[in-house]
Amino acid sequence: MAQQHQRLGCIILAGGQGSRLRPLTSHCAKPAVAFAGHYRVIDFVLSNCINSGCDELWVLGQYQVDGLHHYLHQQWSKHRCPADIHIVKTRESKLKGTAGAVFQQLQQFEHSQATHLLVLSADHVYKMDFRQMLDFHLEREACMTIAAMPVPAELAPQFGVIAMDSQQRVTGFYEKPKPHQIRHLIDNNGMVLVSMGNYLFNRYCLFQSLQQDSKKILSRHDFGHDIIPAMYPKEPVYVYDFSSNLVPGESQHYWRDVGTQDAFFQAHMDLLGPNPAVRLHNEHWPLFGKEPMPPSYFAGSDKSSIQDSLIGAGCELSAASIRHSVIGSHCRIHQGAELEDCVLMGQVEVGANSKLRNVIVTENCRIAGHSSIGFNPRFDSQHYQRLPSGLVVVSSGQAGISALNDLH
Ligand SMILES: Nc1ncnc2c1ncn2[C@@H]1O[C@H](COP(=O)(O)OP(=O)(O)O[C@H]2O[C@H](CO)[C@@H](O)[C@H](O)[C@H]2O)[C@@H](O)[C@H]1O
Repeated sequence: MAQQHQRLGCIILAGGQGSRLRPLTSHCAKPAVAFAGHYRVIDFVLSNCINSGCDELWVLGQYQVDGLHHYLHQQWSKHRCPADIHIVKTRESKLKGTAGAVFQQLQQFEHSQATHLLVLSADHVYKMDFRQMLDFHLEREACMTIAAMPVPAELAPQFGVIAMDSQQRVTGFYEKPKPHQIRHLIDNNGMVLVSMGNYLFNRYCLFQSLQQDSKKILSRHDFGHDIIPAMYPKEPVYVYDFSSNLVPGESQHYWRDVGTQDAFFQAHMDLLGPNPAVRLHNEHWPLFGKEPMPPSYFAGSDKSSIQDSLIGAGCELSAASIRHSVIGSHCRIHQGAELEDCVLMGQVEVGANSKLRNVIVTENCRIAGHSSIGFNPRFDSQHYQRLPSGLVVVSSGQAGISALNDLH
């Protein structure tokens, strides 16, 4: 079937509360959390949609939706965004799950001209050309196609695990399975195939399955728990192999759900190094973010040193030592401060002679001079949030940490 007759609409699920990311999500929705200094997490999926030539876009928000709305309205204004973008607030209702959220908006989608609808999560860091997924879907005459990739079997309980036949047609689906349920699906490398939470539907198939699901009393109204298991035994549901997707200018396939603090931190570390797994600069597949900001200033001193790091716009750094870190925009780092393996999320001030290692600092924090964070597990656990992985998360209101707004 020729793709020129098809119109692609994208429904972006941006309503998760992000409780596993707190305190990063205390004041904003998970998709609006700052990422890599200059961006918000939702910029990845939106950039993929724009670069893939999607015709219409709906963002379904629920939690802290005003901030998300403000960001999208300001930064994704019409001249930047060739597709029509609609921001919709889903209501608290009996139909709580992801499928319930889409079902609530069916009337909006009925007015659209889209022949195919993508349902996408807003909190994943990746680059993907959805037109190639549509080609695959059309070739197989699928009703639904699920994007998938292999992950180590021990991570399977966080995902929907897929069984498929030699034609890539789905033959089994286990949402957040117990280990014994998927033992037979572990390959020789100890991997299982999991859903990335990106689904492509024929318009009619999506509408029909959501309508049927809405009438089921015992349904959780969730794509993974209910829609896929009900659909694959009756309809042609196929698996799209993410590793077959070729994004111009990219040589690696990277995808990460940044729904936990450890995953969020690791995704930042993956931005660093001579050949990073995630590249922010790719003119062939641009990542759109905020409008340009003023340049950063590095005060002259032979004691300054910056290695393997990304420094956001509008920062002021004086005689500080920064190694393997991501510094968000408008940060001030004072004389003698030393940072290693850190993520400063934006508008952070680090006082003179402070030492930070393996730390996320949330937006708008001021760290007092001579602080030492990330070196003494007992002290860190008493004063900050310290995760089992050793990562320390610092937010305003903790000992020695004030909000910048309180000072000005
Ligand atoms: N009411 C609502 N309104 C709008 N948006 C909402 C919403 N509730 C949740 N969302 C958003 O929907 C997306 C999916 O969220 P879920 O938390 O339900 O799925 P999860 O990520 O656990 O698993 C899913 O994604 C993983 C991959 O990460 C798959 O393996 C698995 O099968 C699949 O269920 C997220 O972007 C979330 O923010």
